[in-house]
Amino acid sequence: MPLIALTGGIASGKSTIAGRLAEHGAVIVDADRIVREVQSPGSPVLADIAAAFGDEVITTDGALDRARLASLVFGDDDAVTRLNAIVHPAVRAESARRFAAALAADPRTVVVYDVPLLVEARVDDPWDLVVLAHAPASLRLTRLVELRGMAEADARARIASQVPDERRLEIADVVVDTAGTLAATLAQTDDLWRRVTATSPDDAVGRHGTGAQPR
Ligand SMILES: CC(C)(COP(=O)(O)OP(=O)(O)OC[C@H]1O[C@@H](n2cnc3c(N)ncnc32)[C@H](O)[C@@H]1O)[C@@H](O)C(=O)NCCC(=O)NCCS
Ligand SMILES: Nc1ncnc2c1ncn2[C@@H]1O[C@H](COP(=O)(O)OP(=O)(O)OP(=O)(O)O)[C@@H](O)[C@H]1O
Repeated sequence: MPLIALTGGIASGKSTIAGRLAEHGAVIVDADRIVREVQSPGSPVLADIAAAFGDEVITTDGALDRARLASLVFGDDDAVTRLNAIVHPAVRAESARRFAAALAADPRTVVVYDVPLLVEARVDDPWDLVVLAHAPASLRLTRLVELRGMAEADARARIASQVPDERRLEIADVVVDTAGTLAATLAQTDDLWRRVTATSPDDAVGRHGTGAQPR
């Protein structure tokens, strides 16, 4: 099971790449989705968040008020650190369960972990390949404001709460340039898939010499 980490700053295009890899047959494990699941109403993670940030981050339905919590933490590094310390262990455990389940279902499956905070949280894990969706922060800011309707100050605060682009570039094995057209991103993703599943060592890509082949 090649285990591939797909990372990138907010609005870098990870979902676009993950969607294409899924079309090719990869199993995608989505960290943001796991975050939402471990924060569901009644969960221990949500109770810890309420204890740390106050009951005002819980709606009358008992769910997390995401916008409220986002406005409290982004722009305050200590608060982001405290939130991450509550949420990340549960995300790590659940993602490990999903990797194991994918392996049990098919030992040859290519598993892709779509994880925005790889450098911040999981850079030392034994990935077979680290793929970076890379578009400069200035372009990602424009996308957040123009495509997602985020207030510019909020978009800037969220980008600033993540490591700078250079730190991600330092740890990437493969960089997908997502600053061009969507078609260009998809073409690079198709090429990545071809190399990840290549049987010839000359063509393959991976950390173990023969491409990200099943271990
Ligand atoms: C603060 C919360 C409630 C805001 O929710 P919201 O619906 O606005 O955003 P969502 O969860 O969909 O995340 C969107 C993007 O924001 C960025 N982001 C989210 N959390 C963080 C964080 N702690 N640090 C830096 N960037 C973050 C990521 O790029 C992510 O892809 C939520 O993001 C959260 O609980 N974050 C802490 C958990 C975490 O670290 N998630 C990131 C992936 S593990
Ligand atoms: N060349 C490109 N490659 C990828 N996305 C692009 C490109 N050009 C424009 N976009 C747009 O940029 C946005 C990127 O958002 P996407 O959700 O794919 O990023 P993400 O990295 O998954 O974001 P998040 O960190 O919020 O989960 C999308 O709206 C997408 O349509």
